[in-house]
Amino acid sequence: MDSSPCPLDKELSDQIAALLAPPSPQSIQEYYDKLIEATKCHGLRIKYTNKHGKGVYTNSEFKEGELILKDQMLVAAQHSSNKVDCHVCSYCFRFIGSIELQIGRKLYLQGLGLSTKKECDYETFSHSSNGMCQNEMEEVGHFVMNESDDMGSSSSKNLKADPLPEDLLLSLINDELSLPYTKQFTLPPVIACPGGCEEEHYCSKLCADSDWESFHSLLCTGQNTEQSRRASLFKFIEHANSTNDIFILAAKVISYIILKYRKLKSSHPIKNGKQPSLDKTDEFSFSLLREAWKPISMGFKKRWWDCIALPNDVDSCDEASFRMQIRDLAFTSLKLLKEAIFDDECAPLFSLEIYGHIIGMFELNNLDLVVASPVEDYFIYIDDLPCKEKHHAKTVAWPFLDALGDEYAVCCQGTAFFPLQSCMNHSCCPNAKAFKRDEDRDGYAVIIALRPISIGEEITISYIDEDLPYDERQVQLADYGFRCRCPRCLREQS
Ligand SMILES: C[S@@+](CC[C@H](N)C(=O)[O-])C[C@H]1O[C@@H](n2cnc3c(N)ncnc32)[C@H](O)[C@@H]1O
Repeated sequence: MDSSPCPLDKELSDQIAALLAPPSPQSIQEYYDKLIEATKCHGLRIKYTNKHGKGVYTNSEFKEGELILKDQMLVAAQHSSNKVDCHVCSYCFRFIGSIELQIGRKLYLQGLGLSTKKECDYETFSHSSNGMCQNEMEEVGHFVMNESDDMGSSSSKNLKADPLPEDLLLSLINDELSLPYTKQFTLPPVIACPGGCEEEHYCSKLCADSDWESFHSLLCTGQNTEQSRRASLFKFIEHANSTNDIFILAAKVISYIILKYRKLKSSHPIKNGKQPSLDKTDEFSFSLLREAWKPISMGFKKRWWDCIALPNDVDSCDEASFRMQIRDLAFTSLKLLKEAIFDDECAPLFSLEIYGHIIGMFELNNLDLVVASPVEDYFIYIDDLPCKEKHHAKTVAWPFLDALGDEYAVCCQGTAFFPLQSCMNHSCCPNAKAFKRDEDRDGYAVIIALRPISIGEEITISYIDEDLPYDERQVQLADYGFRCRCPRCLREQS
């Protein structure tokens, strides 16, 4: 591949190499011991081995079906294409407002022509789903419509009724019209973004403040942001939404590191009575940047354009030009982000090399973010009411179900990097899996034991559909850069 088009890659090559150097086994151990202590996951520990790098091991026994881990994301984003369907907290991804708001807002936005796309932009240049899945809704007893489940609405026949009048939808949104039995499904109130943007909403002041301090204060397009920065941010977001919304996640990571760097710097005692130099080559400043970067340094990563799977429709003789296209796309996005939030003291973060590695880290580690919809629960509840109550409730609620059609139950979808779950290695005969239970109504990753697990065993999950035959499994795992040699694969290889 040609040499990098980004001047910072050359100019700051030493600092970039220092940031991308693999952490020592000792610093890995210290970092994860602290993280496990802070998150109180005492049944687990992270161990580094020469065989597969980091892995998650047990300190206690787990029974079949038992919860092994609830992991809070380091960074996550809802897919832009999902934002019409689901109004969720931008920090913890709980549904917010009310059932009326969820239904009214979705139908109103659809009426404005904002479509509900099934395929998300995110997949434009990505693995089939770019990440392991945790959305096995059918298995947790969620309602899946089929003919025998006919609730007497046109939605069960994959039809959508005529649009409802706009003023009716506005009365739902504005809390002037209540649907029957929605009190059983109260949701947290909608809290506005402290910077005044229309994009982000929260379930609590705590989530609003946490998001502001960790990510959003640099990425907010609200009135409080200076005009030229706002314009640049809009350009960056527009580019991400029209190409690949993984760039939004990368921007969140960069914002997180800059904000953490500034916090470290302001809390650091003044050395010898004077502030450390602001020079970007200054060793002290760089040591703080390395500290801020630490959580990202722990994630397994390669450059995005080197590790992205070649799509089926790209011929292998076009592979080099495909990878070059991906690199150019990332560079366009990076230039737009740089216009918006560049910080001279954190300049290495704006090199293409670092940007490519951050996105590559998502490619190899991310888990799908999935949160089930309370709107689905609501309609199931009505359908399960005794005959008399049901008749009355359906008269009011069913026109909305008809208008929603078969998209009435769309869940919140996005992608997230989880610090502990991302240390789990793959097996085609795993002992655990990512699995959202009925009570898991936020963006945490949930890992459940598939069978009894004894002390000292490694926790493994499957990155792919493990029901596939041997050869197909190996093809899919090649996208993650390895050939599986788990006991099942060793048995099945011919
Ligand atoms: C999500 S990370 C898992 C944690 C990783 N071991 C680390 O050190 O950060 C995924 C990467 O781990 C490695 N890996 C996971 N499972 C493996 C396996 N069964 N055999 C070989 N390598 C594996 C591959 O390099 C893969 O791309």
